[in-house]
Amino acid sequence: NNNNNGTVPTPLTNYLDTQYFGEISIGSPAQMFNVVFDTGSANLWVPSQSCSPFSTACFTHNRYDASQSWTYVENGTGFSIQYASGNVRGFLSEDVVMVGGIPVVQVFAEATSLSAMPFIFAKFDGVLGMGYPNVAIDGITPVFDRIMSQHVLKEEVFSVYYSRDPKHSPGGELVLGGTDPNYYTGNFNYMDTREVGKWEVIMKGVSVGMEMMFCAEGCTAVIDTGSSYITGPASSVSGLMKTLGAQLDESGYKVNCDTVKTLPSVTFHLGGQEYSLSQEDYILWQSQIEGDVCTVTFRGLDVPPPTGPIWILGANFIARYYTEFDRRNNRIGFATAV
Ligand SMILES: COCCCC[C@@](O)(c1ccccc1-c1ccccc1)[C@@H]1CCCN(C(=O)[C@H]2C[C@@H](N)[C@@H](O)C2)C1
Repeated sequence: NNNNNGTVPTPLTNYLDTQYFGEISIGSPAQMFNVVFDTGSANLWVPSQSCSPFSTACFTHNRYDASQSWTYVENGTGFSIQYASGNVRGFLSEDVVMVGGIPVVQVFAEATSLSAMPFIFAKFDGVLGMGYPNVAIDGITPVFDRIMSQHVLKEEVFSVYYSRDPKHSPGGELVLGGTDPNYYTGNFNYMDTREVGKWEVIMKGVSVGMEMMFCAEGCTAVIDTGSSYITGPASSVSGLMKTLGAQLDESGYKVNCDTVKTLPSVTFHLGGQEYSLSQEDYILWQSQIEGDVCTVTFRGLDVPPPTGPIWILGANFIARYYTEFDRRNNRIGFATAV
């Protein structure tokens, strides 16, 4: 819907509080795809009609068929992207991409091979990177940059709301060009990005309860809409988990659900403000047949220097703090989500 106030909303789906994605179309006539809007990367890819029959993850998702689109332009340059876990390989194509009703002629990747892990668990088809151009593979101009150059947005910002329980509707909302006051209260607190070109800020510490326990000398925090959890250096996270009495098993850190209400808040010191997560923000409570399972939504992840060591604040942080990504001023704003 091209409402004329220069802000464009896209409703998001929330799958189990761990996967948030929204619908875009590619091609003429429109071929629909669900994509994660990911501030931690800057390329658009979707599965390709020509993906290999051995790629199970490709076959269980919507696939782009260039032969059915009269606005398709061939490119053919190779493409590959590596995530913390999982990789995607394919080739570049160009076609009309519609995001929130805004059309852009976009170079994107047709994925011909998707690693089974983790993409067989993906409820979405592809990824639409909302990062800066300098992190885009093959030097491709990202979608949001193509939209900004059309001068249709009220402000050169985008904002993200992630709901906290899957039954809530909508599961979330991406706004291009502004913010949605329906999903936050109070004022925004802004902080400059650590360097122009990455959606990351300088963090001044991580406290557990009242005690500053990590990052006391300062560290980097990536604000990442494409991450399900919060990650930190493995040694810090294991120290944090010990404080919480959490045990690591094959699918993450678990606590006894009976102890959840006694757990301390975890506070992130960003831009002169303290952003606390209480136990209901960072515990994923799943009622299963063999009893309730309480997972702590923090993961250890050691990112090698020079990028790391870093903390990544993902969906469970954004669900508590409505986030505005400001490309005009290279800053990030947080407000309390409703
Ligand atoms: C909020 O919604 C998040 C979507 C889920 C992300 C994710 O949990 C996932 C789960 C199941 C299937 C696929 C993917 C997934 C995999 C790759 C890209 C996008 C989604 C990712 C699992 C691997 C680690 N991780 C990232 O590196 C992420 C980090 C991020 N910046 C991306 O670039 C890759 C998160």
